[in-house]
Amino acid sequence: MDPEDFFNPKLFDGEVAVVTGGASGIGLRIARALTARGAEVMITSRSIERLEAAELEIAARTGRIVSSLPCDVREADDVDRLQDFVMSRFGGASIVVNNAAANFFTPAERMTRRAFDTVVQADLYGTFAVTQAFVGHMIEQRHGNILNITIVQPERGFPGFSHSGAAKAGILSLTCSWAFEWGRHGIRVNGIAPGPVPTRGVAENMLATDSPFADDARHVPLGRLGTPEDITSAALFLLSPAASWITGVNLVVDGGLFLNPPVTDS
Ligand SMILES: CCCCC/C=C/C(=O)SCCNC(=O)CCNC(=O)[C@H](O)C(C)(C)COP(=O)(O)OP(=O)(O)OC[C@H]1O[C@@H](n2cnc3c(N)ncnc32)[C@H](O)[C@@H]1OP(=O)(O)O
Ligand SMILES: NC(=O)C1=CN([C@@H]2O[C@H](COP(=O)(O)OP(=O)(O)OC[C@H]3O[C@@H](n4cnc5c(N)ncnc54)[C@H](OP(=O)(O)O)[C@@H]3O)[C@@H](O)[C@H]2O)C=CC1
Repeated sequence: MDPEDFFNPKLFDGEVAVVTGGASGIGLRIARALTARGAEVMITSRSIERLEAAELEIAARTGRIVSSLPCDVREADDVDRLQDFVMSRFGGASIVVNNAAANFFTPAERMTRRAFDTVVQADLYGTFAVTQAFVGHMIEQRHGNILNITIVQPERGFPGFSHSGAAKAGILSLTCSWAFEWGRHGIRVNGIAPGPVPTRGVAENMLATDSPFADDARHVPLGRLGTPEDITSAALFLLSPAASWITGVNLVVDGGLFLNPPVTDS
C-alpha cells in the first residue's frame, strides 16, 4: 500500500493547485496525488516534452486531466503568463507548491557568479515570484495553502552546494515570514525538508564523484533512501485540513538522517 493511500480520495475537491517543477521527481508525484484526490492541478517546468509526458502519466494513473504550461520561474514574464493562465482558467489558485529547483555540486571557490545566480534565481526568486502571483487571490478568498520544498537545517551549511544551501535558507525564512504575515488571512505556509531521494535531478546534477550526497544512504537511521511517495504523503498532510493549526513549520522527512549527519562515520 502506498503511504498516500491513507488519504481520502475527495480530500482536495474544489481546490486549485499550482505545482512548480511538477513534470518530474517529487513535484510530479505531489501533482499526481493532488489530482487523484480531486484538485484541479496546474504543473509547470521549462521542458515541454517533460510536461507532456507528465500529463500522460497523470491521466493514465488517475483518469483525470492536469493542465500544464512551460514556465521558467526565474523569468518574470513567464511567471506573469502562468498567473494569467491560472486566473483565466480557474479564477485563481488555493494551493501553491514551490518545488522547482536547480542544483549541482560545485566547490565554492570555483563557483561562478552566474552559477550562483542560476540556483538562487530558480529556488529563492522563483518561490517568491510564483507565490506573489497567487497570494492576492488567496487573501481575497481568505483561504490558501503554500508549501515550499526546502532542505534539512539549511543553517548547518552544505559543502559543495553553498548556492543551494543559501537559497533554501532564504526559502525557509520566507516560509516563516509569510506564515506570520498571512495567517490572519486564513493562509498557511509550511515547508518540507526532504532527505536524500534519488530522482532524475539528483542523478544528473548531484552525484559528481566527490559529492558528499552519494554517501547518504549509509547514514540513514531508517535504513534506506527516501522516495517521492514519502515526501508526497507529508505534503498531503500539510496541505489538508488535518494540519489546519500548523503553519510556519519545516517538516523534516528524511528517515532520521538529520540525527546522524554524514560528517560522522558510524
Ligand atoms: C543543499 C544540499 C543539497 C540538498 C538537496 C537538494 C537536491 C536538489 O535540489 S535536487 C534538484 C536538482 N534538479 C535540478 O537541478 C534540475 C534542474 N537543473 C538544471 O537544469 C541544471 O542543473 C542547470 C540549473 C544548470 C540548468 O540551468 P541553465 O540555465 O540551463 O544553466 P546553464 O547551463 O546556462 O549554467 C548556468 C551557470 O551555471 C554553471 N553550471 C551549470 N552546471 C554546473 C556544474 N555542474 N558545475 C559547475 N557550474 C555549473 C554554468 O557554467 C553557468 O555559469 P557560467 O559558466 O559562469 O556561465
Ligand atoms: N531529491 C532530493 O534528494 C532532494 C530534493 N530536494 C528538493 O525537492 C524538490 C524537487 O527535487 P527533485 O524532484 O529531486 O528534482 P528534479 O530535478 O526531478 O525536479 C526539479 C524540477 O524543477 C524544474 N525546474 C528546474 N529549474 C526550473 C526553473 N528555472 N523553472 C521552472 N522549473 C524548473 C525541473 O524541470 P525542467 O528541467 O523541465 O525545468 C524539474 O521538474 C526541489 O526543490 C529540491 O531542491 C531537497 C532535498 C533533497
